[in-house]
Amino acid sequence: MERNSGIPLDLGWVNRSCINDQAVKGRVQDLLSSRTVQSGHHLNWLARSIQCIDLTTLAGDDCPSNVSRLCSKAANPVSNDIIKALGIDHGLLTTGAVCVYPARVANAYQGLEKIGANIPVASVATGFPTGQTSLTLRLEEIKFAVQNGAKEIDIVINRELALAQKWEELYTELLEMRKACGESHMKSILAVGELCNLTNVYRASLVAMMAGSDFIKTSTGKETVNATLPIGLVMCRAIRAYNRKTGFQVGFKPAGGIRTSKDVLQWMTLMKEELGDEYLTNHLFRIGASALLNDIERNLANQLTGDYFLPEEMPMA
Ligand SMILES: O=C[C@H](O)COP(=O)(O)O
Repeated sequence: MERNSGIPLDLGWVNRSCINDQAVKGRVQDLLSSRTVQSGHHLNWLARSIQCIDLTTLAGDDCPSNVSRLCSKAANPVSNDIIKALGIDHGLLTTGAVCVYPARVANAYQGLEKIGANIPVASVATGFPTGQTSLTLRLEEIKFAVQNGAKEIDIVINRELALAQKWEELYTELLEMRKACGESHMKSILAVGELCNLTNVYRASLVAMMAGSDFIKTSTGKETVNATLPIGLVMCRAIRAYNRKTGFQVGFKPAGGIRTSKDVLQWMTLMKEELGDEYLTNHLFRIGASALLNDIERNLANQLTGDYFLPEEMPMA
């Protein structure tokens, strides 16, 4: 798949884009009420969702040992019994990536290498979660993460520029970040909960894609409002419009507060209905989550065995 190389900033397109909040709400209600996953397909969808998870730890007390455990979990996300019951070959079901702070990238890279897991390391960067530092430092942080082995960089956009509609400045910053990422893929976090309204979310999505983002991502998980379906719908529509105009397919990553199997099935339904089946694979769809896998594993175990398990009965609980 050809990488999004970006396009010159189309300010006219950005400024004339407006979102009708009521129409967004209506579409989400329609999706939730009439487009649910049939129960016979739950197992398949949940197994597939695991491959789309960016298994994340972003805590102040992260250290080599918990990152190493995270890597093992990413490589072996569910028990062998479940793998066998699903009929999947051992080692084929892994998460989409492991996502950590820049200072932990080397630990994650080495941890995955040690267990022979071919899973990319994603690093947050650019003063995550707020981005409140100089552009020079933000760019340096990207380079540091790339040098340490990160194949994906989750940058945060400068919210001040988006809120003030300074789209040219935002575009220029993002171009520099994309350059600093080099071959590593850039996922641009919009921090939608701080963008004030859905029109800003749409406009920021367009600018991020025009500057060459490989993915657009909703949130850091640290804002008060994180990934919601109406916001996701608006970002998906921006991805669709950008694809129609440029031919580039940009990925989508909802993140923040996604905790349950039910949440995941709703997000996957949104992907399928708005962007098509291709957006149910980890090349174009990721879910940023620190505490979701356990619930998926419990659900799979329940559906395969008929038994209910407590969260603490799952390996990483
Ligand atoms: O990018 C990933 C998010 O930080 C994860 O948020 P979460 O801890 O609410 O799952």
